[in-house]
Amino acid sequence: AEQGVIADHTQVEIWDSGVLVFTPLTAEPTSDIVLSSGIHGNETAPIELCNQLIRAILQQHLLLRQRVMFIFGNPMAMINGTRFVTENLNRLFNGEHANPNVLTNGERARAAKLESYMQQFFTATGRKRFHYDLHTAIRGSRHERFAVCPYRPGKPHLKQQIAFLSAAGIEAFLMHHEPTTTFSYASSANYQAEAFTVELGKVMPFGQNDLTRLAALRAMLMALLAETATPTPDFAADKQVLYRVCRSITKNFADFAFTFDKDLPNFTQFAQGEVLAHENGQAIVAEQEGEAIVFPNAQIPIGQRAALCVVADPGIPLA
Ligand SMILES: O=C(O)CCC(=O)N[C@@H](CCC(=O)O)C(=O)O
Ligand SMILES: [Zn+2]
Repeated sequence: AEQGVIADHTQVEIWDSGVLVFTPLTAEPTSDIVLSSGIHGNETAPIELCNQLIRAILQQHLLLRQRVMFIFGNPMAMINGTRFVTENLNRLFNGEHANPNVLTNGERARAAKLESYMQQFFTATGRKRFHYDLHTAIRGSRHERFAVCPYRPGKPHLKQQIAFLSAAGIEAFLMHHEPTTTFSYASSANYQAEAFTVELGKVMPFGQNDLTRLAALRAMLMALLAETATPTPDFAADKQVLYRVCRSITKNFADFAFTFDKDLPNFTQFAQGEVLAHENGQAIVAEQEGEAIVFPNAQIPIGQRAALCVVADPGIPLA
């Protein structure tokens, strides 16, 4: 761990490999903001974007007025250029890393540490809390950039956050239907942070991302970090598409296989009754007309989520 100060106005602390905290010293911040990337090591565009933001802070092109923690989630997987080393880090939060029935490994140890850094970071009361967990998707999508909104029973999703992300170029929002063990769910559930998994295009190796496609996001994040007041773009109901997650398909048998090929984009819709996958001699079919599939992945351990099924729902209540 190390710390220092940039020109008397910003404190810099390194809490661990890939965990950096910047605190403005000239004014009392009103927000604590977490920007995480590299939770999956091969999802490089968000890592490059966060690197640009850190460089701008260090070179004093971006003068912080809010406190921010950057997390590069899985450094060993980033070096390997792989989604993970032993296990998917984004299935180990909300305490799952400590499951006594599973042997520990590098990802489980890292998830425990990241949870403790979140706890240390989100200590102040009376400040707003934000967590944007930045990813890219394995396959192409009918909505190039979209956000997963964690399940929040009894609390409506906020127009203000949807408007912020929409101004940042996010085209679609998936409202989750149940608790999960993802990073964004854990910060929403445990720290009441406005938290999202944000998907920013398709996975590419380092150096091959077109970061101009993330210019709007960069501009909104810079405003969030540098302005005294949280940016509040106007909400326009017709600017984004809202989806309700209607179910999660779990892989229960080793022979689980989808019927469509690996290039079928996320958000492709199916007709009711159309066969989506097979396992153990059984067909898994679309339960309703227009059901669309997101994050299909058969190459996962038994018992994990193989896909989310979503339906467009403009009537989702927002506050
Ligand atoms: O494209 C894919 O199949 C996966 C992209 C990705 O890493 N997505 C996240 C979503 C997390 C969430 O549901 O909030 C993940 O699968 O971990
Ligand atoms: Zn990811």
